[in-house]
Amino acid sequence: MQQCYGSIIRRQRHFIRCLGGDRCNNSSSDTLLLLNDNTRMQSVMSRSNPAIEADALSILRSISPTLDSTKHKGQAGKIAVVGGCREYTGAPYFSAISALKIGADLSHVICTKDAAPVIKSYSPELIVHPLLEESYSVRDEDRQSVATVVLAEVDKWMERFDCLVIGPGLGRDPFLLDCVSDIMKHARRSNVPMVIDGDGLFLVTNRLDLVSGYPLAVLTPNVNEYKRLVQKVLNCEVNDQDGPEQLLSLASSIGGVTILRKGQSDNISDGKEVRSVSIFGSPRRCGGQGDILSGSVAVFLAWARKLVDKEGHTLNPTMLGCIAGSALMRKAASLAFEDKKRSTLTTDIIECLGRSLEDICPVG
Ligand SMILES: NC(=O)C1=CN([C@@H]2O[C@H](COP(=O)(O)OP(=O)(O)OC[C@H]3O[C@@H](n4cnc5c(N)ncnc54)[C@H](OP(=O)(O)O)[C@@H]3O)[C@@H](O)[C@H]2O)[C@@H](O)CC1
Ligand SMILES: Nc1ncnc2c1ncn2[C@@H]1O[C@H](COP(=O)(O)OP(=O)(O)OP(=O)(O)O)[C@@H](O)[C@H]1O
Ligand SMILES: [Mg+2]
Repeated sequence: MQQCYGSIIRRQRHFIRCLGGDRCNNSSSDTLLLLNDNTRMQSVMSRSNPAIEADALSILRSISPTLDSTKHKGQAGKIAVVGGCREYTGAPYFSAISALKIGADLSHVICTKDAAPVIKSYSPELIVHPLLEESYSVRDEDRQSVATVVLAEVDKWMERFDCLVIGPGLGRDPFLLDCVSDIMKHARRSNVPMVIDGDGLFLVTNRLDLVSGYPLAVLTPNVNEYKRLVQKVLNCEVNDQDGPEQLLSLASSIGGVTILRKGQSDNISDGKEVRSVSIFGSPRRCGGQGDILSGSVAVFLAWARKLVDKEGHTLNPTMLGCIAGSALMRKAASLAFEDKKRSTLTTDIIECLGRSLEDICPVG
C-alpha cells in the first residue's frame, strides 16, 4: 500500500513539474493529499490556481434562513426553471426538485407542451407550466401570436419569482430560443436574478446583450460552454495557466455578470473578485450534476439577496449564491458516492442534498 501511495505521489510531483510547479515556493498549495476514513487516497490537484479558496461553509451557514413558525409559504424562495423540451425532461426536473430539497417553498418549471406531462409525472411537488413551443408545432403565420401569449403567461408570474434558472434541457430550437430571449428581457426589467446554464448558455453566447451589464445574471458554464464563451467574448482560447485572471476578465467583459466555471475546482468571479470552491466532490461524472448546481445556486442567491445587508458580507449576493451552491452540490455528491460508488446517479445526489445541508447548517 505504502509503495502504491509512493508511486502516486511521484506521479503527482512529475505532473506538478510539468505544470511549472517547481517554480512555486509552496508546493503544498499545488497538491493537497487527503487520507479519508478508509485511508483511501484522493488527490485534488489544481492548475497553478491562485484563486482564493472561499470560506464556503461559513457563507452557506450565514445565508441559510432560520426556520420558524412566523414564516409564510413563499418566504424561503420561489424559483422557476425555464427548460424542458421534447428531447430533455430530466434536466429541468433535476434543477427544480433540487431547489425544493434545499429549502425553497415553491418550484416552477416553464417548459414545452410536450415535455410538461412527462415532468409532472416525475413529481407532484413541481408546478409545471406547458407554455413553450418548438418550431415544428407552430405554423409560420402563428409565430407572433404564440410568442405574445407565451410572454403574457410568464409575465403573470414574473414578479413573484425570486430567481429564474434559464436553460436546463431547453434545447436549441430557434423559435423557442426567441421566446426565451423575450422572457429574459422581462425578467431583467423586473430585476429578477437569472442563473443561466446548459442551452441557456448557448443562447446567451450568441446574444450577449441579454445579460451584458446585468449584475443579477449568473452564468454556470461547464468545460465546453466556458470554451465557447471565451472564444466569443475574449476572442482567444482558454488559458489554464492564467485561469482565474481570464475568468475575471471574461466576467468583467460581459459587464460584471457572475460566472461560475465548473470543473475539478469551481472558480467564481463577478469581474472584481475570484474565489474557488475545491471541497471534495465525487469522481463520478454522471450527467445532471450541473442541473442540480443550477437549482442550488438559484436558491442560495435568492436567500443571499434577502440577508446580505444584515450579515454585512463584502461579496455580492451572486458570488455568495454560487459559493454556497457549489459547496453543497459537491458535499452531496461526495456523500452519495460514499454510499453508491460507481452506481451513483444524479437522483442519488439529490437525495443527499438535505443531509448535506443539515450537516453544515443544522436546523436548530
Ligand atoms: N437527463 C437530462 O435530461 C440531461 C440533460 N442535459 C441537457 O443536455 C443539453 C446539452 O448539455 P450537455 O451538457 O450535454 O452539452 P455539452 O456541454 O455541449 O456537452 C456535450 C458533450 O461535450 C463533451 N464534454 C462535456 N463535458 C466535458 C468535459 N469536462 N471535458 C471534455 N468533454 C466534455 C462530451 O462529449 P463526448 O465526451 O461524448 O465527446 C459531452 O457529451 C442541455 O440542455 C442540458 O441541460 C444535461 O444537463 C445532462 C442531463
Ligand atoms: N473533475 C471534477 N471533480 C470534481 N467535481 C467536478 C468535476 N467536474 C465537475 N465537477 C462538479 O460537478 C458539478 C457539475 O459540473 P459539470 O461540469 O459536470 O456540469 P455539466 O456538464 O453542466 O453537467 P450536466 O450533465 O448537468 O449538464 C459542479 O458542481 C462541479 O463542481
Ligand atoms: Mg450542463
